[in-house]
Amino acid sequence: MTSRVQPVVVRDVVLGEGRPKIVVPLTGRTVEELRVEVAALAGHPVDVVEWRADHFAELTDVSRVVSTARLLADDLAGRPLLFTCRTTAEGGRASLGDERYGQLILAVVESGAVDLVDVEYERDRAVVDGVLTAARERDVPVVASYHDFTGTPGRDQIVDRLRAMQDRGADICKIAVMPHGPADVLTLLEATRIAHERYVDRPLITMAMGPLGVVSRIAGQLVGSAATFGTVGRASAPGQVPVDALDAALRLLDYETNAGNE
Ligand SMILES: O=C1C[C@@](O)(C(=O)O)C[C@@H](O)[C@@H]1O
Repeated sequence: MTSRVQPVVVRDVVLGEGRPKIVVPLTGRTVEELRVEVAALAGHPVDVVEWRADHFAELTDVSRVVSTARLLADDLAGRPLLFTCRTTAEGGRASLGDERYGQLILAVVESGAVDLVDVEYERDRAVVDGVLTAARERDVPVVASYHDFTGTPGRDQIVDRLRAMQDRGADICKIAVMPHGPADVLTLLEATRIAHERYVDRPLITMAMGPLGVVSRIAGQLVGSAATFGTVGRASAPGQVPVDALDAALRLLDYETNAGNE
Protein backbone atom coordinates (compact mmCIF):
# COMPACT_ATOMS: atom_id res chain seq x y z
CA MET A 1 0.00 0.00 0.00
CA THR A 2 1.57 3.29 -1.02
CA SER A 3 0.67 6.39 0.92
CA ARG A 4 -0.11 9.60 -0.94
CA VAL A 5 0.31 11.65 2.21
CA GLN A 6 2.49 14.73 2.11
CA PRO A 7 4.11 14.56 5.54
CA VAL A 8 4.15 17.62 7.77
CA VAL A 9 7.59 18.19 9.26
CA VAL A 10 7.82 20.16 12.50
CA ARG A 11 11.35 20.48 13.79
CA ASP A 12 12.59 16.88 13.85
CA VAL A 13 9.14 15.28 13.94
CA VAL A 14 7.57 13.92 10.78
CA LEU A 15 3.80 13.59 10.90
CA GLY A 16 2.33 11.30 8.28
CA GLU A 17 5.08 8.71 8.06
CA GLY A 18 5.80 5.55 10.05
CA ARG A 19 4.40 5.06 13.55
CA PRO A 20 1.87 7.61 14.82
CA LYS A 21 3.55 10.39 16.79
CA ILE A 22 2.76 10.83 20.47
CA VAL A 23 1.26 14.15 21.57
CA VAL A 24 1.03 15.03 25.27
CA PRO A 25 -1.35 17.77 26.45
CA LEU A 26 -0.43 20.27 29.16
CA THR A 27 -3.41 21.35 31.21
CA GLY A 28 -1.90 23.50 33.95
CA ARG A 29 -3.84 26.52 35.20
CA THR A 30 -0.79 28.63 35.98
CA VAL A 31 2.67 29.16 34.52
CA GLU A 32 4.13 27.30 37.50
CA GLU A 33 1.87 24.28 36.99
CA LEU A 34 2.67 24.23 33.29
CA ARG A 35 6.40 24.28 33.91
CA VAL A 36 6.07 21.40 36.36
CA GLU A 37 4.19 19.47 33.67
CA VAL A 38 6.95 20.16 31.13
CA ALA A 39 9.63 19.02 33.58
CA ALA A 40 7.67 15.79 34.16
CA LEU A 41 7.97 14.89 30.45
CA ALA A 42 11.67 14.07 30.83
CA GLY A 43 12.41 10.45 30.07
CA HIS A 44 9.04 9.76 28.46
CA PRO A 45 8.42 9.07 24.77
CA VAL A 46 6.88 12.38 23.67
CA ASP A 47 7.06 13.72 20.12
CA VAL A 48 4.88 16.84 20.33
CA VAL A 49 3.54 18.82 23.29
CA GLU A 50 0.09 20.40 23.16
CA TRP A 51 -0.65 23.41 25.31
CA ARG A 52 -4.35 23.25 26.10
CA ALA A 53 -4.53 26.95 26.82
CA ASP A 54 -8.24 26.75 27.63
CA HIS A 55 -7.19 25.43 31.07
CA PHE A 56 -5.01 28.50 31.66
CA ALA A 57 -6.42 30.87 34.28
CA GLU A 58 -5.18 33.95 32.38
CA LEU A 59 -6.59 32.96 28.98
CA THR A 60 -8.25 36.32 28.41
CA ASP A 61 -4.93 38.17 28.69
CA VAL A 62 -3.57 37.72 25.17
CA SER A 63 -0.09 39.06 25.87
CA ARG A 64 0.22 36.78 28.90
CA VAL A 65 -0.81 33.81 26.73
CA VAL A 66 1.83 34.72 24.14
CA SER A 67 4.59 35.19 26.71
CA THR A 68 3.66 31.88 28.33
CA ALA A 69 3.78 30.13 24.96
CA ARG A 70 7.31 31.52 24.50
CA LEU A 71 8.36 30.35 27.92
CA LEU A 72 7.00 26.86 27.33
CA ALA A 73 8.70 26.66 23.93
CA ASP A 74 12.00 27.57 25.64
CA ASP A 75 11.46 24.97 28.34
CA LEU A 76 10.68 22.37 25.70
CA ALA A 77 14.09 22.97 24.16
CA GLY A 78 13.27 21.96 20.61
CA ARG A 79 10.30 19.67 21.16
CA PRO A 80 7.48 20.94 18.94
CA LEU A 81 4.68 22.89 20.64
CA LEU A 82 1.07 22.73 19.44
CA PHE A 83 -1.19 25.54 20.64
CA THR A 84 -4.82 24.62 21.28
CA CYS A 85 -7.64 26.67 22.77
CA ARG A 86 -10.50 24.20 23.05
CA THR A 87 -13.89 25.83 23.45
CA THR A 88 -16.81 24.53 25.47
CA ALA A 89 -18.69 23.66 22.28
CA GLU A 90 -16.00 21.06 21.55
CA GLY A 91 -15.40 19.65 25.01
CA GLY A 92 -12.93 22.27 26.27
CA ARG A 93 -13.08 25.01 28.88
CA ALA A 94 -12.86 28.25 26.93
CA SER A 95 -16.07 30.17 26.46
CA LEU A 96 -14.93 32.72 23.91
CA GLY A 97 -16.97 34.27 21.13
CA ASP A 98 -15.69 33.85 17.58
CA GLU A 99 -14.03 37.25 17.51
CA ARG A 100 -12.00 36.78 20.70
CA TYR A 101 -11.18 33.22 19.77
CA GLY A 102 -9.83 34.43 16.41
CA GLN A 103 -7.82 37.27 17.98
CA LEU A 104 -6.18 34.92 20.44
CA ILE A 105 -5.18 32.31 17.86
CA LEU A 106 -3.93 35.00 15.45
CA ALA A 107 -1.81 36.62 18.16
CA VAL A 108 -0.23 33.28 19.00
CA VAL A 109 0.42 32.47 15.33
CA GLU A 110 1.90 35.90 14.68
CA SER A 111 4.15 35.69 17.73
CA GLY A 112 6.05 32.84 16.12
CA ALA A 113 6.17 31.17 19.54
CA VAL A 114 4.52 27.89 18.56
CA ASP A 115 5.17 25.24 15.91
CA LEU A 116 1.60 24.15 15.18
CA VAL A 117 -1.80 25.61 15.86
CA ASP A 118 -5.23 24.01 16.30
CA VAL A 119 -8.27 25.72 14.88
CA GLU A 120 -11.79 24.47 15.41
CA TYR A 121 -13.22 23.93 12.00
CA GLU A 122 -16.78 24.66 13.11
CA ARG A 123 -15.97 28.22 14.21
CA ASP A 124 -17.05 31.18 12.13
CA ARG A 125 -15.80 30.74 8.58
CA ALA A 126 -14.02 34.10 8.38
CA VAL A 127 -12.20 33.36 11.65
CA VAL A 128 -11.03 29.96 10.42
CA ASP A 129 -9.93 31.39 7.07
CA GLY A 130 -8.11 34.26 8.82
CA VAL A 131 -6.14 31.81 10.93
CA LEU A 132 -5.34 29.63 7.90
CA THR A 133 -4.06 32.62 5.93
CA ALA A 134 -1.94 34.04 8.76
CA ALA A 135 -0.52 30.63 9.59
CA ARG A 136 0.40 29.98 5.96
CA GLU A 137 2.26 33.29 5.82
CA ARG A 138 4.21 32.31 8.91
CA ASP A 139 4.76 28.68 7.93
CA VAL A 140 2.87 27.43 10.96
CA PRO A 141 0.99 24.23 10.09
CA VAL A 142 -2.69 24.28 11.06
CA VAL A 143 -4.52 21.35 12.62
CA ALA A 144 -8.22 21.76 11.77
CA SER A 145 -10.23 19.97 14.42
CA TYR A 146 -13.73 18.78 15.10
CA HIS A 147 -15.01 16.99 18.21
CA ASP A 148 -18.29 15.22 18.73
CA PHE A 149 -18.61 14.50 22.45
CA THR A 150 -22.13 13.15 22.06
CA GLY A 151 -21.78 10.43 19.48
CA THR A 152 -20.23 9.13 16.29
CA PRO A 153 -21.32 10.49 12.94
CA GLY A 154 -21.77 8.05 10.07
CA ARG A 155 -18.78 6.83 8.11
CA ASP A 156 -19.39 9.03 5.09
CA GLN A 157 -20.02 12.09 7.25
CA ILE A 158 -16.66 11.62 8.93
CA VAL A 159 -14.93 11.18 5.57
CA ASP A 160 -16.69 14.26 4.16
CA ARG A 161 -15.67 16.38 7.11
CA LEU A 162 -12.03 15.38 6.83
CA ARG A 163 -12.16 16.18 3.10
CA ALA A 164 -13.79 19.54 3.78
CA MET A 165 -10.99 20.44 6.19
CA GLN A 166 -8.45 19.62 3.51
CA ASP A 167 -10.37 21.61 0.90
CA ARG A 168 -10.32 24.66 3.16
CA GLY A 169 -6.53 24.45 3.41
CA ALA A 170 -5.82 22.67 6.70
CA ASP A 171 -2.39 21.03 6.89
CA ILE A 172 -3.60 18.31 9.27
CA CYS A 173 -7.23 17.19 9.68
CA LYS A 174 -8.41 15.95 13.07
CA ILE A 175 -11.67 14.39 14.27
CA ALA A 176 -12.55 12.98 17.69
CA VAL A 177 -15.86 11.19 18.26
CA MET A 178 -17.64 9.55 21.18
CA PRO A 179 -18.50 5.89 20.59
CA HIS A 180 -21.52 4.23 22.22
CA GLY A 181 -20.59 0.72 21.17
CA PRO A 182 -17.89 -1.23 19.33
CA ALA A 183 -19.50 -0.52 15.96
CA ASP A 184 -18.91 3.21 16.43
CA VAL A 185 -15.20 2.62 17.00
CA LEU A 186 -15.04 0.55 13.82
CA THR A 187 -16.91 3.29 11.95
CA LEU A 188 -14.27 5.84 13.00
CA LEU A 189 -11.43 3.53 12.00
CA GLU A 190 -13.02 2.69 8.66
CA ALA A 191 -13.74 6.34 7.88
CA THR A 192 -10.12 7.15 8.66
CA ARG A 193 -8.86 4.40 6.35
CA ILE A 194 -11.09 5.52 3.50
CA ALA A 195 -10.19 9.18 3.86
CA HIS A 196 -6.50 8.30 4.07
CA GLU A 197 -6.44 5.88 1.15
CA ARG A 198 -8.76 7.67 -1.22
CA TYR A 199 -9.33 11.32 -0.51
CA VAL A 200 -7.00 13.17 1.85
CA ASP A 201 -3.36 13.69 0.95
CA ARG A 202 -2.28 15.18 4.26
CA PRO A 203 -1.90 13.77 7.75
CA LEU A 204 -5.07 12.84 9.62
CA ILE A 205 -5.52 12.53 13.36
CA THR A 206 -8.60 10.63 14.48
CA MET A 207 -9.75 9.00 17.66
CA ALA A 208 -12.77 7.49 19.31
CA MET A 209 -12.80 8.77 22.88
CA GLY A 210 -13.62 7.02 26.15
CA PRO A 211 -12.68 3.50 27.24
CA LEU A 212 -14.24 1.84 24.18
CA GLY A 213 -12.10 3.92 21.87
CA VAL A 214 -8.65 3.03 23.22
CA VAL A 215 -7.96 0.76 20.25
CA SER A 216 -8.33 3.80 17.96
CA ARG A 217 -5.54 5.53 19.88
CA ILE A 218 -3.09 2.74 19.08
CA ALA A 219 -4.27 1.61 15.63
CA GLY A 220 -3.38 4.77 13.73
CA GLN A 221 -0.67 3.29 11.58
CA LEU A 222 -3.07 0.68 10.20
CA VAL A 223 -5.74 3.13 9.10
CA GLY A 224 -3.77 6.32 8.52
CA SER A 225 -3.95 8.40 11.68
CA ALA A 226 -0.66 10.21 12.08
CA ALA A 227 -0.69 11.11 15.78
CA THR A 228 -2.22 10.04 19.05
CA PHE A 229 -2.72 11.85 22.35
CA GLY A 230 -1.41 10.25 25.54
CA THR A 231 -0.82 11.33 29.10
CA VAL A 232 2.01 12.20 31.43
CA GLY A 233 -0.14 13.17 34.37
CA ARG A 234 -3.62 14.54 33.67
CA ALA A 235 -5.65 13.61 30.59
CA SER A 236 -7.24 16.26 28.38
CA ALA A 237 -9.93 13.98 26.98
CA PRO A 238 -11.54 10.67 27.99
CA GLY A 239 -9.74 7.49 26.99
CA GLN A 240 -6.19 8.82 26.76
CA VAL A 241 -3.66 6.33 28.09
CA PRO A 242 -0.22 6.92 29.68
CA VAL A 243 2.50 7.52 27.09
CA ASP A 244 4.77 4.68 28.12
CA ALA A 245 2.04 2.10 27.53
CA LEU A 246 0.98 3.95 24.39
CA ASP A 247 4.51 3.84 22.98
CA ALA A 248 4.83 0.12 23.74
CA ALA A 249 1.53 -0.56 21.95
CA LEU A 250 2.51 1.54 18.92
CA ARG A 251 5.78 -0.38 18.64
CA LEU A 252 3.98 -3.71 18.95
CA LEU A 253 1.63 -2.77 16.13
CA ASP A 254 4.30 -1.20 13.90
CA TYR A 255 3.92 -3.31 10.77
CA GLU A 256 6.94 -1.75 9.12
CA THR A 257 9.34 -3.00 11.80
CA ASN A 258 7.39 -6.27 12.09
CA ALA A 259 7.85 -6.96 8.40
CA GLY A 260 10.95 -9.07 9.09
CA ASN A 261 8.92 -11.45 11.31
CA GLU A 262 6.84 -13.07 8.55
O1 LIG B 1 -8.24 17.36 19.79
C1 LIG B 1 -7.63 16.77 20.64
C2 LIG B 1 -7.79 15.33 20.82
C3 LIG B 1 -8.27 15.02 22.20
O2 LIG B 1 -9.59 15.47 22.32
C4 LIG B 1 -8.28 13.50 22.44
O3 LIG B 1 -9.36 12.92 22.42
O4 LIG B 1 -7.21 12.93 22.63
C5 LIG B 1 -7.36 15.69 23.21
C6 LIG B 1 -7.21 17.17 23.01
O5 LIG B 1 -6.28 17.71 23.93
C7 LIG B 1 -6.79 17.47 21.61
O6 LIG B 1 -6.81 18.86 21.39
